[in-house]
Amino acid sequence: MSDNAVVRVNGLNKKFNRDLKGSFTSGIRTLIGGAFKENPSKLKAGEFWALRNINLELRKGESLGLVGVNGSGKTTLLRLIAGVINPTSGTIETRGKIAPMLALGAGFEPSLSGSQNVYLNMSLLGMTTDEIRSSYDAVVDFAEIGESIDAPLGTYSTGMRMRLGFACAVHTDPQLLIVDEVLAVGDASFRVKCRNKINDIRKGGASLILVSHSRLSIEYLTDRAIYLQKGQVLAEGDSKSVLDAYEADQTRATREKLNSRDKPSTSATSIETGKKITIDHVRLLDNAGHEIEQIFPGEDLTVEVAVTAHEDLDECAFNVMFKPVVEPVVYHPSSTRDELGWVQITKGRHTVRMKFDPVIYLPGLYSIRVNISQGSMMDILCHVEEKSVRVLRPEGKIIRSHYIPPLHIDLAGLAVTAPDPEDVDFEGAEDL
Ligand SMILES: Nc1ncnc2c1ncn2[C@@H]1O[C@H](COP(=O)(O)OP(=O)(O)OP(=O)(O)O)[C@@H](O)[C@H]1O
Repeated sequence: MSDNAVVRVNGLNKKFNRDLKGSFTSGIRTLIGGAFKENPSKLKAGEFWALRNINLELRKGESLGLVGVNGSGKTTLLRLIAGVINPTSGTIETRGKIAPMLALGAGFEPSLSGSQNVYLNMSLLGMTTDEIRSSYDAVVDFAEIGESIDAPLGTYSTGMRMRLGFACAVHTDPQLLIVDEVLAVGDASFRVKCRNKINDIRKGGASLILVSHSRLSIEYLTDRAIYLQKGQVLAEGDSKSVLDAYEADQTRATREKLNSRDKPSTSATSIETGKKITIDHVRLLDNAGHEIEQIFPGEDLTVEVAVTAHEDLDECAFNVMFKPVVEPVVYHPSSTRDELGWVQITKGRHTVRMKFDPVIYLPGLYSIRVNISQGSMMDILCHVEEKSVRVLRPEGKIIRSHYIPPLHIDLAGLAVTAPDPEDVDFEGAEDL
């Protein structure tokens, strides 16, 4: 391992067994090593590769982000580096103390007091009794446990246990922080305290490996990132380009999923009540009438709906639903409620355009549903869900609001310089 390396992973493979019994047996085999002389590169029934041929090196002071969809192997990699589980094959070398923030407080003993658990936990993390004694007050103070520190840990709430676990981990003078996802430790102010503590440790020269589904956390807190897919490294490099690759894949996957569902051109797949009207196509247009797939917040978006009515229809409405791919519906405009009243659709072909002015979404991927309803009970005559639009994040901006109001700020003559991303204050902006 090179002089300033903190972690070096070489040809790492990890297999698991899908069924519980097999998982237990292979766990025992891994623990007792080569006694069974099984071939580690072969998969037996029920086994699968959670990680395949992983190589990485992390140097002192560097921070690495891990991204990938659920089940891609991020946590497994963290647990292997933290030494919680053993690899099937390959090597992991680490240098210095590691503060693993994975299952916080998982190693606590419920029958012992909080205080006794501090000694137990910190000694497992590599601290001597003298070192623990000298940082004990700081740990208890940080965890905000108060007098309960002398009560049995079994009486603590989950939040208290996690706070104590976090406090122990960060007071071990670690050279490497291993942080899994959201630090859902306590309330918002405690989370801010945790994040600031992590930043302090990093400023002291420690390295960081972070798993997060938050683009902001990865982009701003890590120098490099690895994109894992089905246990393999799909992309590696500076965090921004890795995130772009990851998000592009997600967009593609979502679009394919949407397209494989309701095909608007074949009325057979759209939901219809009777055969009164068919949606021929839905297109998303910019102000120049060009078909688009992505916009920036604040830009206009027109949803064009072409229909063929098979008879005259009255009391109709064109409804659009913008649905963030991971959130509930946030915006649900309708020609009836928002503007015009009932629409009379005469038999024949029509192309209706609905322009939303301006689009006020958070950056992210949205699916767009269109339906045509009839009457005050809003019977759905025809329904499609086929389009997705990506709202882009303007370079260098943090956007937390659905509406982006213009900023009027009087700096009273103060000078302005471009911020270093590392100096951006995340307080209250994003959970790590
Ligand atoms: N002890 C285990 N036994 C069997 N399978 C496991 C075990 N631990 C993890 N897995 C499986 O290994 C794969 C990788 O899991 P892992 O938790 O590393 O993914 P992840 O990328 O961290 O996912 P998430 O984003 O949901 O946390 C998953 O299919 C998971 O079900």
